[in-house]
Amino acid sequence: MNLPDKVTLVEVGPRDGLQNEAATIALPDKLRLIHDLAGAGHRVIEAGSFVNPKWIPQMADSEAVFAGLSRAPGVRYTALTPNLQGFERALAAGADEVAVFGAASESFSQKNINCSVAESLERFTPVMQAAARENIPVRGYVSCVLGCPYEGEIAPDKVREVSTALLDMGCYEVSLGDTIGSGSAGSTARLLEHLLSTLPVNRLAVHFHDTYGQALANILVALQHGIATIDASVAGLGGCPYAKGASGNVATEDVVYLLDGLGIESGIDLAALVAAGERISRVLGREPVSRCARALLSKGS
Ligand SMILES: CC(C)(COP(=O)([O-])OP(=O)([O-])OC[C@H]1O[C@@H](n2cnc3c(N)ncnc32)[C@H](O)[C@@H]1OP(=O)([O-])[O-])[C@@H](O)C(=O)NCCC(=O)NCCSC(=O)C[C@@](C)(O)CC(=O)[O-]
Repeated sequence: MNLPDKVTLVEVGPRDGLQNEAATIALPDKLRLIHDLAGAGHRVIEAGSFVNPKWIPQMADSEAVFAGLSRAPGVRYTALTPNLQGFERALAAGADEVAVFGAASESFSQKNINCSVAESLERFTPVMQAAARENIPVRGYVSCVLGCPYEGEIAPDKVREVSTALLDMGCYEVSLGDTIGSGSAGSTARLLEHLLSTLPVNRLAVHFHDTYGQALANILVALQHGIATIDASVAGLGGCPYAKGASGNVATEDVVYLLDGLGIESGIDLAALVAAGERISRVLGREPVSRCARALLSKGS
């Protein structure tokens, strides 16, 4: 197998993982999670989201999260920014990197960010310009790359069109989001082959949700296609507020176990990660979704 030697994990638990929680999570619990994740070896942590707090109340305290961070050396603390207003908040808060987020589905774009795909790209332009002036790297997300909760199947050409637009406007990387977790090994392979005929592999990342239990299989396919950046959420936290029924992101613990088994370096200490996942799951009053975490915890390790 032609696999990367090393993978960058983008830990999205504190943002994507928590954004959908109905009960307000106390600031110290959010900070503890982020500090635990850095302690487990994460070097990229999505710590918050500067969106309209009326839309995503759980992220309303992102300024306080950034203000409360004890920054670990070498860690990038990142945030979502849907528009210039969000970017200005992220900049003032001290985010190291931001992400704009679009979609390959018109209906999802409308529900999620209240504008069409074309309008979203227009909104991102001033964000890109301001970020370039401030020397802040910008990541791009494309949601619904393997299916949409409103439109069903999404044409790979649409994914390519939006991904290309984001890269052309200056995103250093595009994360391909299987928002509803409906992708399979086959559809992931077909999409990646389509995209990689024109887009460079080192500028693509993958972001799988595990609704249908396919996320690890899809990640293995992505690795086999040379993708070396993977988004994951500790304890499998998450779900998208605008994708009814979508379960959490793939659990970081499960991804690390997969990578360890393949001899691919991730820099993550699995035991410390499991402890981080267990702690935040206790705060949320449930068990970690990660099968790997449950297995290790049941052994008492
Ligand atoms: C994008 C907007 C803001 C447009 O929302 P809008 O209503 O169209 O915005 P607007 O420009 O018309 O402004 C309306 C109001 O929002 C305020 N506003 C406007 N922007 C901001 C801002 N940045 N921060 C704070 N406030 C803001 C603005 O100030 C104004 O306030 P008012 O005058 O009514 O009091 C809105 O739709 C929104 O916040 N959406 C949030 C969507 C979201 O966070 N979704 C979840 C993240 S995406 C995701 O999870 C998928 C991903 C990335 O993980 C990958 C995957 O799995 O697919």
